[in-house]
Amino acid sequence: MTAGLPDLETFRVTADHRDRLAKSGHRHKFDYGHVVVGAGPALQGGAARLAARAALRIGAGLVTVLAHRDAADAHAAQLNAIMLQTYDQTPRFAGQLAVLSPDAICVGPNFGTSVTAREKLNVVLAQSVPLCLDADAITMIAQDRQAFSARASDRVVLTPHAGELRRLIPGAFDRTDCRVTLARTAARDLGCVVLFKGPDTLVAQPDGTCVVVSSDGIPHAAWLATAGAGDVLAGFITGLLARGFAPACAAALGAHLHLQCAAVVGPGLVSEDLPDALPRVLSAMLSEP
Ligand SMILES: NC(=O)C1=CN([C@@H]2O[C@H](COP(=O)(O)OP(=O)(O)OC[C@H]3O[C@@H](n4cnc5c(N)ncnc54)[C@H](OP(=O)(O)O)[C@@H]3O)[C@@H](O)[C@H]2O)[C@@H](O)CC1
Ligand SMILES: Nc1ncnc2c1ncn2[C@@H]1O[C@H](COP(=O)(O)OP(=O)(O)O)[C@@H](O)[C@H]1O
Repeated sequence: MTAGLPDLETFRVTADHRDRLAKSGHRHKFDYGHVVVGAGPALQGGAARLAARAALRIGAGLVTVLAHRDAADAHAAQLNAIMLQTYDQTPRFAGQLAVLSPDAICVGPNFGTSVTAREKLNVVLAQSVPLCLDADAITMIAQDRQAFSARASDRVVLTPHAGELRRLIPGAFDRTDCRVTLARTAARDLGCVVLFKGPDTLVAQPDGTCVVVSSDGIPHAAWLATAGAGDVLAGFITGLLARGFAPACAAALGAHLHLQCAAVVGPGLVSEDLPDALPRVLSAMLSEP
């Protein structure tokens, strides 16, 4: 139980989390899962690349950015270990996704909210693999919430900040300002896992279960208030989903590691630093008895 947040468990890393984060033995990259990050318009691909790098750093075996051909040059100039796949027309997005056969998909960071973005989101929602839906994907879902709820399940993680959560459940914000109630309401109404971002990050499930990942006592956590930090979190979560962590666990563990990365980087942190701080964070965590 957390002071000031009754009826709420605080997330704690367990030996099982550590065992499952470690890489060992004779397994190869395909055993660690393939993440696909859907990218948005040309020249606006930075957020998708941040998510992709985060997914790779957290241990997904392969990560592919799936982008329109118009955006290919900008991505290719900045990606190395991360793979790039393109499509030339929106209807071919589905085919390329099928070829890639991902284990988890991230969509939202600077994805856009155009008609074609909506068509691609619908293709993603029809996939049977775990999904992390952030940013523009949440904005589009808010515009047609009932259609989403009908297709959602607890294999889907939504990662709204307060502005995005208000779009999803505007009526609830009129009734309460209790963040726990808001997170639980969203998870119940939308039928999926909801990670409500903030200094105290809440992870709620449709059955009412809710854990807090608190930044209390984490040095420099406030430096996460910087553009792109949420895109990195979406990548961490998607990488953990591809590695087989259950959605609510992937969300909470991803938020915990995000805070630990902020503590390692410290003042001056920009979002690019977060994935690159993971080796130190994971080394410390995995060497704990
Ligand atoms: N490097 C890149 O390419 C980056 C690209 N990015 C991409 O930009 C796109 C737009 O995303 P976005 O989140 O910046 O804007 P939007 O959806 O309009 O919501 C903002 C409104 O919500 C409200 N608000 C309330 N609480 C809030 C909170 N805690 N954090 C933030 N806002 C909060 C706030 O209202 P206020 O509280 O100020 O009244 C404000 O008016 C999206 O695709 C994203 O991926 C970014 O990720 C940055 C790095
Ligand atoms: N003051 C803070 N203390 C702890 N975490 C914070 C703080 N401000 C922001 N964060 C975290 O940083 C991330 C910001 O995400 P978001 O608002 O979506 O940014 P962006 O859209 O720029 O990527 C979230 O994970 C949030 O929990």
